[in-house]
Amino acid sequence: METWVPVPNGSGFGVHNLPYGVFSRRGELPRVGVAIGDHVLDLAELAAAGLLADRRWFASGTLNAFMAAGRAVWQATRDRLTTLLTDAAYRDQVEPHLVPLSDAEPRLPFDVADYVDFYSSRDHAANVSQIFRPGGDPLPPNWLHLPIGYHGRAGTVVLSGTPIVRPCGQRRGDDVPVFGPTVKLDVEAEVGFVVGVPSALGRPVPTAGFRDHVFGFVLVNDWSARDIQAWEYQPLGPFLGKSFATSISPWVVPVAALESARTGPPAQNPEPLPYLRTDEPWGLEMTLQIELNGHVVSRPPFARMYWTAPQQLAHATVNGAALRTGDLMASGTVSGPTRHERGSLIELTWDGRDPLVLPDGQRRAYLEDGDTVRIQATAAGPDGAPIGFGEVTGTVLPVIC
Ligand SMILES: O=C(O)/C=C/C(=O)CC(=O)CC(=O)O
Ligand SMILES: [Ca+2]
Ligand SMILES: [Mg+2]
Repeated sequence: METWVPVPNGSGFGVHNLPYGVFSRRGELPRVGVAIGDHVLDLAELAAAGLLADRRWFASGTLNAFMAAGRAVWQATRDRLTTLLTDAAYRDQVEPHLVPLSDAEPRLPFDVADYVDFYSSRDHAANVSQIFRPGGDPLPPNWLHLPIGYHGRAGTVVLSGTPIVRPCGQRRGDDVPVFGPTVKLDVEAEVGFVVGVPSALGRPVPTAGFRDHVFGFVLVNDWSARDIQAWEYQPLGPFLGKSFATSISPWVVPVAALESARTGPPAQNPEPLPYLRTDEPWGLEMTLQIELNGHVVSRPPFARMYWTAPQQLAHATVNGAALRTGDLMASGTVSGPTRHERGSLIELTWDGRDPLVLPDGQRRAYLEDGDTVRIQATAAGPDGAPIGFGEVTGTVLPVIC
């Protein structure tokens, strides 16, 4: 399957991907688009020109209406876009609606309803347990029985590129707590899924319902202030140490684009309860990459995640909690077994005891003001074609408390 749109070699935005986003051009209202190569296809214009069956979804500053429309609409739209972008007979009609990515200002792609963050990498959980609770068990006693998660703050989920102001808060002191800017500002490289179709209160969504409810995946950076977190988190979990900002990538990769990336997750032992069992493998062959000030510091492997997205969805609703369009559920920090596969600085530097030395000689335990973090990811597509997730970036700004 080839597209007539010029797609640069190695681009993750080939015709097998077709991720959705919201963008605006100077002086124009935001609208929905699909990334292809170095361009974004303006779906609002395409629909207005009569080239898409339905005009309702795309002249909008958010993907929410389209995400709520459901799987049949998602699939029909994807099929139609594939035809328009691969059949040269449509080129003259479609080409005028391609906007260079450099002229398209990305917007937050959807209105975030609730934000949940899981803790599903066994390597990450074991590392953080050792650092936060030395001498304790490598995993909490519930960890192998359920995907642990916490509810985060939907209102502070921000678009990639949004500057991150260093948060202030309390941290442990010698006699009394200290108040001031965090001295342990960290990142967490994660992959999140977003709910399209809501569910009814009191009706759990089974693992097999994943494709009916979930629209797609984004990259997530769950910024974390480790000193604030360590002082506040027991017994109710993270609060202000993580709620100041969570960044997401602009492009939502559809579930349908990830079929070739699906792979068997690690064996689950003990066998999970029936509501957490899946008929299909939902690990994803996908590698993340973390850059600090332009230097690659880690390549976390997503295929090692112990709990998969359908299990997370089923767990989050097993008590009857309803889903809403725009619910964002993040995987938890993605880490692998070796140092260069760890998804956070607390692990990469072992809480600062073993700082990173960047190729330019700079040393980092945690983030300093002015530092820029960039997370990217690529999943396996059909015939080896890369399925790109774009990037999620952020630069740290100073604060005076
Ligand atoms: O084990 C802890 O006390 C803390 C763990 C985390 O900070 C990780 C978290 O936010 C969930 C995740 O990203 O895996
Ligand atoms: Ca996290
Ligand atoms: Mg966060």
